[in-house]
Formats: sequence, structure tokens, C-alpha cells
Amino acid sequence: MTRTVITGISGRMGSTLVRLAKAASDLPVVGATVRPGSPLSGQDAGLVARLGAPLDVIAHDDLGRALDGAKADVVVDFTGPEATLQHARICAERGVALVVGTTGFTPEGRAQLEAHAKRIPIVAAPNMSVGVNLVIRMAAELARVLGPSFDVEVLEAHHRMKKDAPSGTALKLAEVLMDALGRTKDDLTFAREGQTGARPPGEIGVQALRGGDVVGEHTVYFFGEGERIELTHRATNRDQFAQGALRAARWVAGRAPGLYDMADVLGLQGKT
Ligand SMILES: NC(=O)C1=CN([C@@H]2O[C@H](COP(=O)(O)OP(=O)(O)OC[C@H]3O[C@@H](n4cnc5c(N)ncnc54)[C@H](OP(=O)(O)O)[C@@H]3O)[C@@H](O)[C@H]2O)C=CC1
Ligand SMILES: O=C(O)C1=N[C@H](C(=O)O)C[C@H](O)C1
Repeated sequence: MTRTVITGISGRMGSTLVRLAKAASDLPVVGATVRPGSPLSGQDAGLVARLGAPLDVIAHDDLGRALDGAKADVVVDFTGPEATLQHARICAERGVALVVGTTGFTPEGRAQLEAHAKRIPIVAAPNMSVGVNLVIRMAAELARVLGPSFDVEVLEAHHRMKKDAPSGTALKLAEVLMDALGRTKDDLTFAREGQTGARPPGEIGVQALRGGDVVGEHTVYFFGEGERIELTHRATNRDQFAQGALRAARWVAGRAPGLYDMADVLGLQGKT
């Protein structure tokens, strides 16, 4: 049994996590949170997460209160960068493992997460889908084999409510492509307009589309002379993100402190 606390349970991911944790036999939801000052604070978590039935767990507007007496093994957090960093601090103080799905951290925020991971085990990944994590591995492999003669571009599309751009997944793809091709952040181009001139060799383009209810789509293009490879992942609902996060929750509880990735959870580290 992995006693689980879920934050931000009125959100798209938070509510999905509550539904799928409830359906799992080994992940009792022992605490839940909503935004500080939310009128949903004090209500039953099952109702807040729109399950249509009570869960007999109160949603608090403060993670500390949700953890009091909960004997939690792990907190699963898909909220926003500021809230996640507060939650990471509380988890570090209480010695509770953490799974972070939140994206959009600044470099300073990421450094704070790394500091908290010296005290507790944290799995942080911009995409918890098993399929996406395999696409990330394949993108690196394709880049290595195709080499510098192919032009590489990353394109992502998300729903109109998404707050950060480019997506955390697109940035992760750009990172593994940079590593595979021996490029640096200076080679990244996030938008093009005007007299850009010919595409510089070695550039990696990263572009973002926003609209409607798109759950999440990522394509890595490898443009060559006379041929083109497109590696695409399309998410059609959020369940696979949440199932990946719950898999990470089972995996991380009881681990040594450290900052882990989904590649660690899936046993993919160093496989390519
Ligand atoms: N790693 C992955 O696989 C995935 C990552 N994500 C990422 O997860 C994050 C959330 O996405 P999504 O669910 O779509 O966003 P939502 O806006 O639907 O959900 C975020 C929730 O967090 C709540 N919240 C904000 N601050 C706090 C706080 N201090 N304490 C508790 N709850 C808080 C919000 O409350 P309120 O509604 O009142 O503002 C909201 O309900 C994003 O960063 C997104 O990029 C998304 C999908 C997959
Ligand atoms: O905000 C979202 O919705 C998603 N965010 C993640 C990201 O930024 O990569 C993952 C997923 O594509 C959905």
C-alpha cells in the first residue's frame, strides 16, 4: 500500500489522479488539497474531484494540514511552479516522497527542487506518459544516427488553458536532441519572423501551438535531403499521464533521497 496525498484536486490532472488512485487497490488517497483560500476547502475530496461520490477525505487548502495525521508515503503534485515549490519544501520538512508533474519552472525553481531532493526522493518529469518517454528515447537515437545533416524541429500543441510555453515535454525533447547532437542552448530557436535568413546549420527549432481542448501533441521533425522523418505522440486523454504519475508514486515511496526522472521509474536510464 502506498498512502497517497494529491494536491490541486479540482484541476484537470488533480481530478484525474484522484479518480485513478481510487480505482487502484494499492493507492489509498489519505489527503487532498485545493488552492489556498479556495471555497472548495473543507469539502469532501471525491466531490471536489467530481467523482460523483464522497471519498471520506477532506480537501484542505494547505498541504501541511492535509499531511497532519495522514501517515502519507507520497505526495503527487500537478499544480503550478510556485505551488509545487512550496509543496516540495513541506514534503522535505516532513520527510514525505514527492512526484512532480508540474512544468514551467525557471532555472532557479529547478535548483530549489534539486535542493529539496537532497532530503527526500522526488520524481519530476514534464511528461509521465510511458509512450512519450519512449518517444524521448527514440528522438535521441534518431538524432545520433541521422547526424548533423538533418534539420531538427520540435512542434507541440496544447489546449487553450495551458499556462506555459513551450511545453515541458518540448523542452525535454530539445534537451535530449541537444545532447545527442552536441549542441547548446544557443542553438535553440523558439520563433521565427521577418528576414531570418537561411536556417543556420545546427539550429534546433521549438514551436508551440495553443487552442481548443488539445490534450497534448508533440512531433519531432528530422528534415533531410529527399526524405523526412516525423516522430509524433498524441495524447487523447489525461489518463496515461496520471497512470504514469501513480506508477512513479509506487516507485518513489521509500527510495533514497534524490531527483529522479520517469526514465528511472521505467528502467530506461542509459538504455540508448
Ligand atoms: N508531467 C505530466 O505528465 C503532465 C504535466 N502537466 C502539468 O501539470 C500542471 C497542471 O496542469 P493542469 O492540471 O492541466 O492544470 P489545472 O489548472 O487544471 O490544475 C492546477 C490545479 O492546481 C490548483 N492549485 C494552484 N495552486 C495551488 C496550491 N497552492 N495548492 C493546491 N492547489 C493549487 C489550481 O487551483 P485553481 O483551479 O483554484 O486555480 C488547479 O485546480 C501544469 O504545469 C501542466 O503543464 C499536465 C499534464 C501532464
Ligand atoms: O499542460 C498540459 O496539459 C500538459 N503539459 C505537459 C507539458 O508541458 O509537457 C505534458 C502534457 O503534454 C500536457
